[in-house]
Amino acid sequence: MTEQIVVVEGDGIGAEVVPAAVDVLKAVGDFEFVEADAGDAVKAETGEALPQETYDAVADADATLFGAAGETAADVILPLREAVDSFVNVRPAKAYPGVDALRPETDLVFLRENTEGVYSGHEDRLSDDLSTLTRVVTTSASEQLAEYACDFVGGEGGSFQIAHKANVMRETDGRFRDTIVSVADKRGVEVEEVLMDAFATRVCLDPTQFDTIVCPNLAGDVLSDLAAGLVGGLGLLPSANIGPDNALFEPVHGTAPDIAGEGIANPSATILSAAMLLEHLGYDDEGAAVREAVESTLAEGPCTPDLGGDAATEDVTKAIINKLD
Ligand SMILES: NC(=O)C1=CN([C@@H]2O[C@H](COP(=O)(O)OP(=O)(O)OC[C@H]3O[C@@H](n4cnc5c(N)ncnc54)[C@H](O)[C@@H]3O)[C@@H](O)[C@H]2O)C=CC1
Ligand SMILES: CC(C)CC(=O)C(=O)O
Repeated sequence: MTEQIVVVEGDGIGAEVVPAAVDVLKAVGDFEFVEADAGDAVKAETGEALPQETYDAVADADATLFGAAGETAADVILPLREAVDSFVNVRPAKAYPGVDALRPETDLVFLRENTEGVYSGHEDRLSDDLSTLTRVVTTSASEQLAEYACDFVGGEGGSFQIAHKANVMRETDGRFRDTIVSVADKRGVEVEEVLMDAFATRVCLDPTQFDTIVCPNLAGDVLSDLAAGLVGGLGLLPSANIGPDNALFEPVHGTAPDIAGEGIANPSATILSAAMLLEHLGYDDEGAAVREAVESTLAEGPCTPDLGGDAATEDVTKAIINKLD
């Protein structure tokens, strides 16, 4: 069976890094690619940022590769995460040999709750002076994340950290923390609790104190971007939005309007997202080969300007594909 991969480039550098990752996928497998539109440009043309056909295509696909959306990002990526019933956003943040990093010893994976918290969409303007946001935390979503986290660290005998702020948000982060600790306890997995503000300082000073960090939605978004700063920038961080039967893969970065259209975006984050997609579909050898090709290209060059080089997106992509031949 040929798997169907939906490809949504989106806006800005999405249109540069996603084709690069598709070329890499074509080099290692035989997939059916279905292109779908979303983002600012589609909204300008049609009035809606996320056409129903795109939502349906993503919901029905074997997997999706997404780039980034601009001002409409929340109208696009949040519903698409729901389209794949994603309960976790897996965000590895790793320093690579050859890349100038603030903390070269960094090797972390953030497991971010993916549909709740303050990204639940329940925001209201109640008066000229008052706006509110409802923070949603359910036991069921926290349990799903906790079970995934326990599996991720190898089950009984494993360990992970949880970054929360249950000392202030006693009900919502309290429920999140209590549920995760309770599931981990039943599974024989050790949990170290860290207040998320303290985590931000500690991870900068010594990232080796942490390995797998379970976070509420917004905290996972912010702390993984912080970790990008430790390893050499947003051009390096991939992610996987995992659901029970479907998944969507995307770089952590956005549309990078400051460099969009110049052909110099770092494709590594999106190509590493494609490696996660391959592994998700069961192509473990191909996923590992792509990851190794990216790693050795980062070590040997060429590299894009964000990493101090002068290569184009296309040059880096070609170098990665050459290593796969
Ligand atoms: N998932 C999504 O679709 C996301 C969309 N956005 C959207 O993207 C737009 C820009 O947001 P920003 O805050 O500027 O974040 P951004 O991630 O687009 O850019 C931040 C900085 O990182 C650099 N950068 C990011 N990816 C890079 C890459 N692959 N290669 C080289 N440099 C890279 C950019 O040049 C910029 O200096 C906004 O409209 C925002 O809403 C932001 C984050 C996620
Ligand atoms: C709505 C998104 C743009 C927020 C974000 O940066 C993310 O969730 O990855």
